[in-house]
Amino acid sequence: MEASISLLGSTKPSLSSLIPSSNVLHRRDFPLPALKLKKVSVLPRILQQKRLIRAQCSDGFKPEEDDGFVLEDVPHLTKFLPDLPSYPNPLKESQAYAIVKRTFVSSEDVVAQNIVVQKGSKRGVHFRRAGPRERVYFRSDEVKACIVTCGGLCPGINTVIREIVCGLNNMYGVNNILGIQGGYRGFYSKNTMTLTPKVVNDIHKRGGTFLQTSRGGHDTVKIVDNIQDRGINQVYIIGGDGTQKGAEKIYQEVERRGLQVAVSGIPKTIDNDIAVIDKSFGFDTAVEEAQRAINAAHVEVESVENGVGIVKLMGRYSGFIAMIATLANRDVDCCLIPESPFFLEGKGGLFEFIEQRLKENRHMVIVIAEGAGQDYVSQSMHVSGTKDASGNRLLLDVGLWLTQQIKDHFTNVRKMMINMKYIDPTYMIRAIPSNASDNVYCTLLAQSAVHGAMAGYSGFTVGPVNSRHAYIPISRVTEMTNTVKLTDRMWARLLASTNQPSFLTGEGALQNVIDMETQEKIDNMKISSI
Ligand SMILES: Nc1ncnc2c1ncn2[C@@H]1O[C@H](COP(=O)(O)OP(=O)(O)O)[C@@H](O)[C@H]1O
Ligand SMILES: O=P(O)(O)OC[C@H]1O[C@](O)(COP(=O)(O)O)[C@@H](O)[C@@H]1O
Ligand SMILES: [Mg+2]
Repeated sequence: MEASISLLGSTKPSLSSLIPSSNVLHRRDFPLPALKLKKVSVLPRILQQKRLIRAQCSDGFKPEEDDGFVLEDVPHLTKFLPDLPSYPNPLKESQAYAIVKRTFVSSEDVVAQNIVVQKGSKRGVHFRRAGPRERVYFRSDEVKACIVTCGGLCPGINTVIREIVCGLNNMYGVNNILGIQGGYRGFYSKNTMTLTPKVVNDIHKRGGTFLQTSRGGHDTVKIVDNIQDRGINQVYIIGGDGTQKGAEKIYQEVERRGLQVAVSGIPKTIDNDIAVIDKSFGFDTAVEEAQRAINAAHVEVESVENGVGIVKLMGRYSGFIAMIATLANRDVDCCLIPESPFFLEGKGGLFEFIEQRLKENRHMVIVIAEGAGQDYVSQSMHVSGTKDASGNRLLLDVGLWLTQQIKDHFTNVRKMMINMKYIDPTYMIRAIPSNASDNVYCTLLAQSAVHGAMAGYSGFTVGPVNSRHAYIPISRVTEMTNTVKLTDRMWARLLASTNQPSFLTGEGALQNVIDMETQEKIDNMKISSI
């Protein structure tokens, strides 16, 4: 079978050659189940091979000839511990799964990264489908798990903590679970707490993180020493892009030391800036909460003469919250995000647009992401940015700055009376408990992480790819930041909805066009500076 597949291998460069990952598997490396063959001996050789490849596999997986299929696989503990024993999955006996048609995810089940395809296009990149596996690589009574939360807050963190604890306990009978307090530094500078289903029972109803969090303090060697000293063999790490980079380093050190430790990352970010996954948990909750601030701004400015409301929302490098909150609301006249440079003065600028909207409606609402216009602000305030303990750029208050600029322009230059209302709900939108749909999403993430760790995968992140939960190599989610693509349809939909200027034409636009062209370079610089 192997030989036939290689014979049909394409001579064209495969997609995998473009992907800098050591875990990329080609079709020929991907273990296929035995094929059932019928009467092929009389066919010409090439037809025989095609028939062979297209034959129906025992579990329904239909391999085709080399069609550009790439599996970006996650590491498995047997990669460096080849003799690790495995056991039947205890879920076999589980009441919960008793009548489920297919309790276990087949090793052949994969999730496609790209589901919009053309006839004849290559199949492209796939990830392993998340879920329970037939064999596990830990005996329940041997598991010593720990959970840590790092970085900024986000609605739903407590739900993920709760469901990891309950998932380990209810599905796999694990009783030994530790909470690492205060982020990465908690591994080596704080005591742990014991987590049981009882302890975490109602934490999903609260915002924040039950385990506390921090920025900075990642010391790989100290952390892995501590994991080793405590006999921890499953590590669940909840956090954003910075945290996932730290998780990858922990995994690499674990592998270097040859430890039987499953490292599982659960992506968390209010900014939705993590690549590959559809959306990060808590994002919908935050967008919903942002509506309250936008509505308040609208009520305020509608009730006065020439009211201009500004609402500042989170989004350091990515304007997703501002964009989706604007699209959802309909009372927003203009949305400003980090990815789309804007300018104030002259034709096509923000001042001109504000004046036009005030003439038409006598009020307007601007939503601005905190990371928008930062270069503008630092230039005019003559201050250069500093960084937080994790190396993230500390932002200047663009909302306050913009409020002042608009006030000055209309009062001093245009001699118009305007009523400014500035609302800054930034922390309010991330400090709340998650809504119903985010709670369900968090539950799925937690259970997928538990199944993956029990199955012996390590150095992986879980998350939905085209709505199907998948195991993604950690390095794959950290190599790029997810940003709003101005060339995609969603931003065009927003522009069509608000009818705001795109800031790509007019007197101040030249720089913006250049900025767009260099956006990719800038994004890369941002990534390497974190
Ligand atoms: N490149 C990195 N390598 C290792 N650890 C990192 C890296 N970047 C950030 N971290 C650690 O991850 C944790 C959270 O990072 P931070 O950027 O603050 O939040 P987030 O993970 O939400 O993006 C911090 O403890 C920080 O030290
Ligand atoms: O909590 P801090 O340190 O004030 O950070 C605020 C920043 O955290 C964020 O919520 C993002 O945090 P993460 O990088 O941890 O996901 C940004 O939107 C915001 O700029
Ligand atoms: Mg981050």
